[in-house]
Amino acid sequence: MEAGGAGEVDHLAGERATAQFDVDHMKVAWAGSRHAVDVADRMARLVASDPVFRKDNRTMLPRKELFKDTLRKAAHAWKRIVELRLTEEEANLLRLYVDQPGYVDLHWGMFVPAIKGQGTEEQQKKWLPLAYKFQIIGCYAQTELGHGSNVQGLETTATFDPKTDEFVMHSPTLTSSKWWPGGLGKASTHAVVYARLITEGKDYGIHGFIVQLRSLEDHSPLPGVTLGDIGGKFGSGAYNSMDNGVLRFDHVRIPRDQMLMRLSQVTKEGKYVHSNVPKQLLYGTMVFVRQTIVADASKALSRATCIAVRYSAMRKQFGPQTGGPETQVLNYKTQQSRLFPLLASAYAFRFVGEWLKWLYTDVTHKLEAKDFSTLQEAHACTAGLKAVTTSATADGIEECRKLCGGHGYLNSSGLPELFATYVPACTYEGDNVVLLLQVARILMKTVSQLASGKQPVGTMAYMGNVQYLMQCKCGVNTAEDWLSPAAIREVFEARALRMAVNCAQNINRAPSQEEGLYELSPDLLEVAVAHIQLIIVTKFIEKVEQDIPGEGVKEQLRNLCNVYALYLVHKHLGDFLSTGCMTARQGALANQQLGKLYAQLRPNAVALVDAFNYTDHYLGSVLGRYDGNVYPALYDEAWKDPLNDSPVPDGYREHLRPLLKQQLKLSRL
Ligand SMILES: CCCCC/C=C/C(=O)SCCNC(=O)CCNC(=O)[C@H](O)C(C)(C)COP(=O)(O)OP(=O)(O)OC[C@H]1O[C@@H](n2cnc3c(N)ncnc32)[C@H](O)[C@@H]1OP(=O)(O)O
Ligand SMILES: Cc1cc2nc3c(=O)[nH]c(=O)nc-3n(C[C@H](O)[C@H](O)[C@H](O)COP(=O)(O)OP(=O)(O)OC[C@H]3O[C@@H](n4cnc5c(N)ncnc54)[C@H](O)[C@@H]3O)c2cc1C
Repeated sequence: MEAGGAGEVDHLAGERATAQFDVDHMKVAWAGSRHAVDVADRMARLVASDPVFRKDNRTMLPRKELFKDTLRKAAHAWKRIVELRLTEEEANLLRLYVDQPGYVDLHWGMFVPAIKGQGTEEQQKKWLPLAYKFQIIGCYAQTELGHGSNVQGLETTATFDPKTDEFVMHSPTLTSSKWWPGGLGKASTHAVVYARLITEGKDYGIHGFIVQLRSLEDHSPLPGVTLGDIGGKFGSGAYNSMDNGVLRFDHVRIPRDQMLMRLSQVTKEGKYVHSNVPKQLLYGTMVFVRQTIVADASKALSRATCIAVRYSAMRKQFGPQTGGPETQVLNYKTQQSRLFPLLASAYAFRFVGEWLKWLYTDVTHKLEAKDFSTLQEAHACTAGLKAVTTSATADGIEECRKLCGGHGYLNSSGLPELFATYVPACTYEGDNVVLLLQVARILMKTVSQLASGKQPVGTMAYMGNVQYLMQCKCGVNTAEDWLSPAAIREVFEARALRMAVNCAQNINRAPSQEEGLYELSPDLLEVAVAHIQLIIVTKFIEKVEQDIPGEGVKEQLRNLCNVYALYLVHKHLGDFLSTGCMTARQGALANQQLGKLYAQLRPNAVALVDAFNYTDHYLGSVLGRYDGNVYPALYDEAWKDPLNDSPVPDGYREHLRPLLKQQLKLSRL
């Protein structure tokens, strides 16, 4: 728990005293409202004080025990949710702070949303109450052994049999085996299965079906269903608590009304009827989850930076040549230039995630009113932001590990497990490269429509300003000029647009559009990244322009926003220079300003991570302890390793003793 209890010493008190802003108000800015801070605080403490939710031994558990521990925690969490009559908001937070990937994530995160989004009202009435009360457990079974990214390439079939009014679910090949779905391996009783719908001899492509997989009596697989876990995954603990599974069907029959029929239907005569809606609505659950993944990126990166900032503030190495106390590693400029952009990114991702949630809700309302005009914008923003934020977060967590030196490599630092748990986010819910190429294709289409005078809208509206942005010159003359939001915004817009136009021109020179898109795909990725970074920077600027209460809070957020933007300028200087958006001198001035911003951020660093309001339990790191009392904790933690159960290790008699005796004999010869 946080410091402040009787007898505790706050080793970071000096750091906290230098903060130039009101931390309590920053907590509100981070969480979104006072209410959000209070609920999160209550739920985090509830979890931290409950021994069942202990997780410090997790990386030492064998897989079977880890999985059982996950089942136990999930059941206990549900018991507490029911006993305490928690609201949906409270229950979600409680699960977040339990912090152990498990089948419940897919049950609530994908199974329920898939039924809500693709089921008819009648189907929702039938299935949702069962799911809400955990009378059934569901997962999302889309990916197969042979195809994940290419959803249209899935092979599982659902063939309609009008004689019995049933679909026959079948896995015709090895590669059609469902492979990866979380919760499928051991826990789920049901799944939303994506399969090719075949009726009247015609293949109508991929559709969703609710399929029961296991008996509700004894949990055994139903006849014709083969089920199992796909095996151990990267890292200790980490995502190994999840039963990612394999599933095969051997002509399994399900009633016709278990096809999710909101978007299209099959009549009992076997006639296929498609409602007058875009077929991409089938991908709605993925769009929903991608949006939540952006919010999760800020959580993961803020955890890692919290650990690295606190540890860097207490850790000392070397000192002045003249003697005197050693230097806190956080005072090294190199440490700051590696760490502070990550801290700024955590804040940037938090605010863009908040905006994306708003966009998603807005699009959902429009879809309900049969307005599909913003579907493309929702797809581009969720796909692109998911890709950029998860890649930056995974890289950022690994950088935080290195920033903690040798101790960062210990499991007790929390960073190896955080990385191993987080890194698949770059792959699941859409491989990041595949998703960025989707964004780039939309950008190319938008560029090609500019000539016809079609005005782009939403986050692509800036592209309509093509005449100006293609020739504008950056007006920065001094390092301070880089503190202007207008200057920052303009160079990011010009960079994104010029890269997109250049790429579109190169594609047009190719023998065909398809060949051009193929040949230039590495450039297309960079075009998409530039566009998405513009969105993140813009949303951060807009956030800072809002009314933000609390002494010094707005100033700190403005600093962080500038750090984020100028760090990107520095990192991608090649883009800005090659597109003529700025001169080399202006690039150097941006870097000069960045150095000044780091110096301003330094006295506030610890308080800025305190504002995340994470308990020591949630952080799960001896290095990131609130009180900064790291060394005794590291020392104590080492003795908990099973290898230290006895002073003489298992295996000594068989493998060490004979060796040592033999060497002794040889030396006597
Ligand atoms: C709780 C968290 C735990 C998470 C656990 C993990 C779960 C999972 O991983 S579930 C499985 C997730 N799988 C994926 O994400 C697969 C990724 N692949 C796809 O999303 C798609 O197959 C694709 C988008 C890469 C390609 O789809 P395809 O049907 O081949 O479409 P085209 O590229 O030909 O595009 C046609 C058209 O449709 C537009 N579009 C594509 N996706 C969407 C969408 N989601 N929403 C709206 N519109 C979409 C695309 O822009 C094209 O538009 P036009 O050019 O105007 O035709
Ligand atoms: C931890 C985890 C949990 C998961 N949970 C679920 C789940 O609950 N339900 C579910 O259905 N699925 C789940 N998945 C599957 C996941 O959605 C897929 O793995 C993901 O969509 C990527 O697809 P793939 O594995 O087919 O990769 P591939 O597409 O085979 O990717 C391999 C390589 O090919 C590249 N590539 C592919 N296509 C292109 C292209 N068009 N252009 C350029 N490069 C390309 C990729 O960038 C990548 O480098 C999970 C996966 C993981 C790792």
